[in-house]
Amino acid sequence: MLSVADVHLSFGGLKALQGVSFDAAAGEITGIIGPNGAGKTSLFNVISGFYKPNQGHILFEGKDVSGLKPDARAHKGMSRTFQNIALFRGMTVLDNIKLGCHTNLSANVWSSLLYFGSAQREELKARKEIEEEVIDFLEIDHIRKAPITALSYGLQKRVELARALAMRPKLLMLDEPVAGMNREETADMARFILDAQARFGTTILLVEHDMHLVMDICAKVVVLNFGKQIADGVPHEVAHNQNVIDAYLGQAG
Ligand SMILES: Nc1ncnc2c1ncn2[C@@H]1O[C@H](COP(=O)(O)OP(=O)(O)OP(=O)(O)O)[C@@H](O)[C@H]1O
Repeated sequence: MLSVADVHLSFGGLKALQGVSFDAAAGEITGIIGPNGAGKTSLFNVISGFYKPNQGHILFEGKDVSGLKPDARAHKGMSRTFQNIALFRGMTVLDNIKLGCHTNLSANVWSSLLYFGSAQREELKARKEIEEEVIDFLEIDHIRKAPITALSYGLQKRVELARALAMRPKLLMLDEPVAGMNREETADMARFILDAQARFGTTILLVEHDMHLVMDICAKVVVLNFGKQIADGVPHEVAHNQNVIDAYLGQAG
């Protein structure tokens, strides 16, 4: 589904990514972990097209998407959330979700303006169905008219997931979906991520510091440290890998 092939990225003299290569299998959850500053968010930015790598390629469904801008990748089915919530704060929950649907269903604003008559009605109906399905799925019906600013942090993260799912992504990239959440919110989010995978067959890429969550829900884990890929494999293998243990101990000390 997704192949990251020998990706290198530098910021001036700082090598943020040095030869990262892995595959994320269709329908599976792949975790990306590593100590602070390891390069996880930079890698997400390269995969989603916000950063251009100095070297290497991103293949999505067998095609090289390295030359595509973020919105073109989104239209191909690659959708992401951000470490710091990136919702439109002045708008309601429903309006934010509608924006996700828009990305999914029409190529751009101009093409949607060209719709008329039945084509437009079809599109509006399809959008409405997706909106309602996502709202129902994420159990946010009671807050659909609430402005984002009125919501708790945990609920804002859930709405961000709703907006990403409204794009009907084939690949969903979640950047620290449970950061700052309490235990109950974390457990809810874990359930929603697993349900999204099961119900929509979504392939998921997860950057997360919460090691319990990663070990619980990922089929495969890729570990970065100082921009280098130091391990990848099933969670149990990775957790016992000496390089990984050393990297995390190094961070603690
Ligand atoms: N836009 C940028 N300009 C310059 N340096 C950057 C930029 N973005 C990231 N870096 C640097 O690249 C390295 C990797 O950062 P990145 O944010 O990708 O790590 P991370 O693993 O996501 O960290 P964290 O877990 O703390 O979020 C760090 O040394 C960081 O300071």
